[in-house]
Amino acid sequence: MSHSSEPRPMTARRSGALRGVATVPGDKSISHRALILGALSVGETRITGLLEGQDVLDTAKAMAAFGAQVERLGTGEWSVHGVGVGGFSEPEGVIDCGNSGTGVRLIMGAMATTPIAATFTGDASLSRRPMARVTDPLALFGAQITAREGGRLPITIEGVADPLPVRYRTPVASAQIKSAILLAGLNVPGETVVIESEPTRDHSERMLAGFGADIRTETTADGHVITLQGRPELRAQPVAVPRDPSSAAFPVAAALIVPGSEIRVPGVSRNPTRDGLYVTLLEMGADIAFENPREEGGEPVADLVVRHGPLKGVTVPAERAASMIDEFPILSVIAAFAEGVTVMNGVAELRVKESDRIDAMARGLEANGVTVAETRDSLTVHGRGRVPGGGTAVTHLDHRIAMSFLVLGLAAEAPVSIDDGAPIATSFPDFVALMQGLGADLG
Ligand SMILES: O=C(O)C1=C[C@@H](OP(=O)(O)O)[C@@H](O)[C@H](O)C1
Ligand SMILES: C=C(OP(=O)(O)O)C(=O)O
Repeated sequence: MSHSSEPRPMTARRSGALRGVATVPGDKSISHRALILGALSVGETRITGLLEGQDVLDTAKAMAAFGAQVERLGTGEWSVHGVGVGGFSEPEGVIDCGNSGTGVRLIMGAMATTPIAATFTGDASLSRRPMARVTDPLALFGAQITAREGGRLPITIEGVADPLPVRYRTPVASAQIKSAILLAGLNVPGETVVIESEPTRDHSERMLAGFGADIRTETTADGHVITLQGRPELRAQPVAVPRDPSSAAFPVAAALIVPGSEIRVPGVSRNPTRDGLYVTLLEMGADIAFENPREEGGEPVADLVVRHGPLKGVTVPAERAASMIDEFPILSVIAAFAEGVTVMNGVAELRVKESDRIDAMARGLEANGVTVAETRDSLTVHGRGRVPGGGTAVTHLDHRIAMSFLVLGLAAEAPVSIDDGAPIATSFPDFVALMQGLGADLG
């Protein structure tokens, strides 16, 4: 579904201490992968804790269009009867991935080595995002690609019947590129190899191993080398989706900046490839405890206890960027309430997300009285411990920009507005209710 809904202007106001339990939704990355691997397996995959955000619902619909039997059994509880590796059938209509980069890029990979054709579209935001980073390696397998100018959607892929194995070094740190290649490699005889200079989120590797694929990762002088043996029989598995650290970041940030707050956020994934924000917050002096560390659904998780307190500016090294790539918008809000300068390095990829997130955050922070500086691949925020507020941020169909500015408004001196909160439903449909439940004044 593309975003045809009307823009929804929203406002957040200075709030009293936030208290309570913030039960955030299932991890978006893992939810997409559970549906896709379920669809490529033999047997029934039962998923619990699936994120029912629009991005993931679009992937569920796409898996049904490729021939899997996908059924919602209850809240977050889904069943997927897969068709097996190489078993996708040609979809009748266009595959509309809405706002989701993960959805479209992973699904293009998953079908490119099966001899069927499919056309992919998305909303205005997704249609601006670069796709050649995925279609170029898919062409190396032998798939035929037709894209709009600049390698943009809509894209038609004619999958290849006799694919060649591929060894590919990713040009930018991207789990979506890596995952698209690995999913394509499933239906290829021999080894598919992806080499990345910086490790990126490893949910695909973990889940492929869990479904029975032969996949190994080595750290060599050449980088991080992932090798997949093609044509495995993937066996359906139960998947318990852990809670999303990227969604948890919003109530965590709110508790850190609203005086007197103390909240608990249970069962959040602490996968080291996703943990960069939490590492950074501890360096800033944040009061966060990680209680009951345990394993759930093949991922390390913990219960977070977060308390308001003073924060100081820090420099975030470029090597950490991949492990917190979706958290820079909310980190820049937290940084505005810290004392001192926060520099975020190596963040050029933010310019090709749902919006140009460096530009969107810089303009919105300026509109609310915060001093910022940007380069092509860095963002600097001058923290003064307080934020005047009173401005309106333009969100450009970007859920994380929308949520970040609403959190800003909870501790700013004057209310903060956003032009459109509708895209929040792509990743965190219950965001407003959850935040109001903690005592936040927003809506
Ligand atoms: O693989 C994934 O699930 C994701 C990878 C990241 O994108 P890139 O691979 O483009 O960095 C991230 O920004 C996105 O939200 C989810
Ligand atoms: C970048 C994001 O998602 P995607 O690339 O899947 O659209 C995100 O959720 O912040």
